[in-house]
Amino acid sequence: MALNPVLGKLVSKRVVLASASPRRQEILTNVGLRFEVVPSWFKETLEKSSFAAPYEYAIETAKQKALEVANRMHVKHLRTPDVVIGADTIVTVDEQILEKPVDKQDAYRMLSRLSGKEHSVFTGVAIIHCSSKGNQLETEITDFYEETKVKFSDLSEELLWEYIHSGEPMDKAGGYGIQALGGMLVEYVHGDFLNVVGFPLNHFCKKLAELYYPPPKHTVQHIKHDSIPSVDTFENVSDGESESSNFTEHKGANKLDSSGMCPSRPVYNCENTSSVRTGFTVPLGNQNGVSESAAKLPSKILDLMDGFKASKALFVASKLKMFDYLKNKGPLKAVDVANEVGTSVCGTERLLDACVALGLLEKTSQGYSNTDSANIYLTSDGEYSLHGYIIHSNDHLWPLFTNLESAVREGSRQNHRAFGRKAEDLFKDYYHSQEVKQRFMAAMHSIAHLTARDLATAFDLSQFKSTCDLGGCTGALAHELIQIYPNMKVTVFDLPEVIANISYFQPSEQCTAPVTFVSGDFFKDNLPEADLYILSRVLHDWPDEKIHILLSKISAVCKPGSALLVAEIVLDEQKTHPPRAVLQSLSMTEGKQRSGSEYKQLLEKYGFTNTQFKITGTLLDAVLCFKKNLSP
Ligand SMILES: O=c1[nH]cc([C@@H]2O[C@H](COP(=O)(O)OP(=O)(O)OP(=O)(O)O)[C@@H](O)[C@H]2O)c(=O)[nH]1
Repeated sequence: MALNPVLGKLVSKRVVLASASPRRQEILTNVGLRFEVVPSWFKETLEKSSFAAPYEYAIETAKQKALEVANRMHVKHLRTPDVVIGADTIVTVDEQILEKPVDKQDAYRMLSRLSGKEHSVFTGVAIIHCSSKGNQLETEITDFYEETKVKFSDLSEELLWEYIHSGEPMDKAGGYGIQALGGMLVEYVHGDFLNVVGFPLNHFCKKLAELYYPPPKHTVQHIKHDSIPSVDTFENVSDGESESSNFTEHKGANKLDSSGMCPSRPVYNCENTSSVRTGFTVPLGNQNGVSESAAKLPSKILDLMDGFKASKALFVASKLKMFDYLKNKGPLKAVDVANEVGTSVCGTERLLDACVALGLLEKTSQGYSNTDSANIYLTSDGEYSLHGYIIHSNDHLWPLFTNLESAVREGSRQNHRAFGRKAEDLFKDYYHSQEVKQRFMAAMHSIAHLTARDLATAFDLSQFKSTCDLGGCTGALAHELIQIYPNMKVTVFDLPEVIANISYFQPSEQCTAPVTFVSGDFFKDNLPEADLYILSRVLHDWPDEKIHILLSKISAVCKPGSALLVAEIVLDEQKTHPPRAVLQSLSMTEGKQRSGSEYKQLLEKYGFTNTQFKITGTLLDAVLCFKKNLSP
């Protein structure tokens, strides 16, 4: 995404937020960062008077918070994180540092000091890059601070006490939450609002950009330093290459950033013979003679009109394993790719160029090569390979969606039209055809592996000693759970036909306790005992009768206090967002996507209460609920 491109650099790293602050978690989650939360145990007791300036105190505290977590995770032989982020927010007024109030009286003391005055809010941030050399933790620390000025109105004693009794001030620096009721006390804010809330997101992104895209020597004057650069801007700039011809569009146009997202529209700023992008948007018309009105074209609609061509280009390039060849042998010319794959040269060249246009490949004078994202997501052995799901989309979903019109007219699945067989018969193929079974499992594995970290860390699951992932297929989530909770015993329960084919998908090095695989049918057989059951991408696929059988069985084996973790895309209450879920519904399975309140209601029906939601903003959301204690 063009707005938060530098965060894409963290996508393949294990990122830990060393903070218990729900606001910091929310700010970072909202921009799509994938991270685990490990609150720091560092006590905020540094001697304030030993610091020359208040921000130095905030930075040092942030650093100590992050270091404590990095050391603890390293010592505990959890996988050492790649990046640990710590933060500390303080308020200063009249040269005094205010932190979180210890009690209501303290909150009153703070707020009455702030009344009618301007004060400063400083957040110190530490970004620690960790590595493990031998048994030693090595760290590289980057830190910074941000200051925001806030002015309070004159506040009466009565209003202050009313605010304090709301309970809001207690866990907040300076005793107020600007994002909630505390916002009513504020006359003005000068600077970054999110800095006051607890995390200076803009400055953080700039720091990451500095770290991951250090500006090269010759091109710096073209970059607008106070804007967050797009990945393309900095990748292009840091290539340090001047193109030899006077072309207006850089060859890396529309390249995927490493989060796999594509900047919405490439923007270029040409000077002399070099092609250097600025960090801000210039209408296309200003650059290449296209009239201003072109910019007003309904670009979203045009994109949708072409969307199917783009999908199919991705599917075919994946199916022909072009990304695999390019990873191993690239850069390659079209003719070499055609020879490897056994395709026509002209057709291959067109497809490769289309992949460049879509940001999946790069093209230079040496030939075509993969982008970082293609290596990670599109090759069949990539770290977070989606290859299996892409092939499933091509071979299974594409034919179904080709018959969408009939599906909508008839309100039913179109397997008979797409595959010449009824859905039930088709399902039997999974049992009989090894190829189809492997394809389906590869597709499930792709998504499970990609989402495993988010799901495993969506809630603190350390209280559960035994977990059973029902329909857990290849065990991708199970392996992640054991990495994160080394004391947890995890069982995957799935059909015998599935369990018989898992070996290909197991991690090459087993550095944790093994996952146990148990064969069975969760609609018919006894379920293994566990404190926590998981249903990931199961409920949306089945009709109500089947769900009734499954949830009744889980409820019956769950002891009070045991829990059920459901992983699905949770719809908003209007049931129109997010689009992924709504579009998925169009395949007209007998199951359905549900909103948060629908999941809550469904789970309550089977004795699960205290339902908590974690909307991850990524591929799957998490819903955790607990089996009700028996009434006395
Ligand atoms: O307007 C707002 N101002 C401040 C906050 C919240 O206040 C706290 C600041 O405390 P600290 O930096 O020590 O962070 P903790 O919450 O203790 O978490 P750590 O585990 O990171 O130490 C912070 O939560 C801000 O979000 C606010 O919400 N609004």
